Amino acid sequence: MRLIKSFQRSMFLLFTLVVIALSYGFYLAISHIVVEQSRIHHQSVAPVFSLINDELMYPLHVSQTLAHSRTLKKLMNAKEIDQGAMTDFLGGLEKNLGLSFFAASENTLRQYNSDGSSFALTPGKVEWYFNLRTAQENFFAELGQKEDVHLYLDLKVFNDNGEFLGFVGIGKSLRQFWQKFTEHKLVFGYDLMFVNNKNQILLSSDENLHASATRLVHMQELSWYPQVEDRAVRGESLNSSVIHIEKEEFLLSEIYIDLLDWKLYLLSPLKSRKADITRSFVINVAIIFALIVLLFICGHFLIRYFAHHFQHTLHRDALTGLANRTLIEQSYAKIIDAGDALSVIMIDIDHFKNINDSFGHNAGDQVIKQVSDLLKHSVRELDIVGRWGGEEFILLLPGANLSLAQAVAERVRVLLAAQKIDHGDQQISVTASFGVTYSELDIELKKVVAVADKALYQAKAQGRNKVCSLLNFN
Ligand SMILES: Nc1nc2c(ncn2[C@@H]2O[C@H](COP(=O)(O)OP(=O)(O)OP(=O)(O)O)[C@@H](O)[C@H]2O)c(=O)[nH]1
Repeated sequence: MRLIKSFQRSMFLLFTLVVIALSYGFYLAISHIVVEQSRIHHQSVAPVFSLINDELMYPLHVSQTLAHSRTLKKLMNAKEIDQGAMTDFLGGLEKNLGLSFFAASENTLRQYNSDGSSFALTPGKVEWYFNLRTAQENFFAELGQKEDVHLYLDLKVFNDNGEFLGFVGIGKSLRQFWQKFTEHKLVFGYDLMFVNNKNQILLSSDENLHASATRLVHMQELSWYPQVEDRAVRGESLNSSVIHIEKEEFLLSEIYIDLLDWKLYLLSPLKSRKADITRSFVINVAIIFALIVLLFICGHFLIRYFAHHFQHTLHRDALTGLANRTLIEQSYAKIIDAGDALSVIMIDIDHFKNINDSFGHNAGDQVIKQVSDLLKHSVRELDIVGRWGGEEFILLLPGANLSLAQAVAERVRVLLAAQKIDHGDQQISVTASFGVTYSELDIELKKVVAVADKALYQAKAQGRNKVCSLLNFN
């Protein structure tokens, strides 16, 4: 009963372990996939912020600082600009900051560049200056210069009286941007598009979309734009839209650049992302599978262990460890099924009640154990030794004829009678009576036992410590 309970407890424990392991496995798998997803997303988006910062925000902040520089304001406030001083100032900045600067003066209508060059701001020739000076805004990010297109960050400069002195800013060749974007695309695998508030693509990693002096691509011109047009028209963010370009899926991410009023679109091919996530999924499923297999192996061994111990305990007498009636009956059936003849010996300890009464119940148990040990060691491997009940034992001797069985019974009787059983400082003498029978027919065990019992009764009747045999089954 205790074993059944501990088996049930172990099964429950195993079941709980499997459930916990599976739940934990699934939790881990999902966590890994989420982490992997987030990592891929983070890896693709985080570097773009540093790119925006390095390539756009840094020049922009430098220009903003420059527009408020006292030295510059002083130089630009003069009616006649000291070109040497201006070149020194702008050239010094270029040398230190690695950017190309310019100052366009309202007083002299001339543009001074950090490389030392300068040119006149002639109406009709240098259109940007005359277009922007009248505009309301103080900051512009525009493409310009025909031969080698540049992105210009133009900031208005005012003197302390609020009078317009001209523009200062930075000009950066688009080639420089393209080179950076190409490097970025090579590492992170997605395309970049910087789009102004007129939906014009100013900067892009895709060379088909590169701006030139004669051409600026509009978002509307893109083959996939109709797929997101509705959202764009409604003014909704295009972030996380999945679009198809030539049967391939791409994820569109949108980042708004407040200071420039631009949007940056990232176009990531989903194929590689899917491959990454699938790999992570496969690894996690494999781990869970291995875990389940491991648990099943443990469970299998646990069940085998308990089944073995169960069988042993179910079919064994608790006090002596000898075969109990069930096992004796099964063993008898096996012998008969194999077509073997056998001898059966019934053994009953003499005056056992007296032993219990004289020495106590524990001493009685000890005697039973000692007799069972003697029986076990007095027969062959293939013989069956069982406890039939109380102080009564049975021996099944397959293939043994009556005379051999009588000899065995006699040997055991003599050995038992000769041995003294120690109980504390006392010694207990034990004898037993033996009833032997032999059968070579397919007869029920209880009938065979009844005949052996009859022989045993005769041994008792003849004064005990005797071996009697009987063959009559009628
Ligand atoms: N200590 C102990 N006593 C048991 C056990 N099984 C049965 N007995 C006792 O064995 C005694 C058997 O007594 P009886 O059937 O009168 O037989 P006996 O005293 O051996 O007399 P004979 O068989 O006629 O020689 C009873 O008192 C039972 O209570 C056991 O497992 N342990």
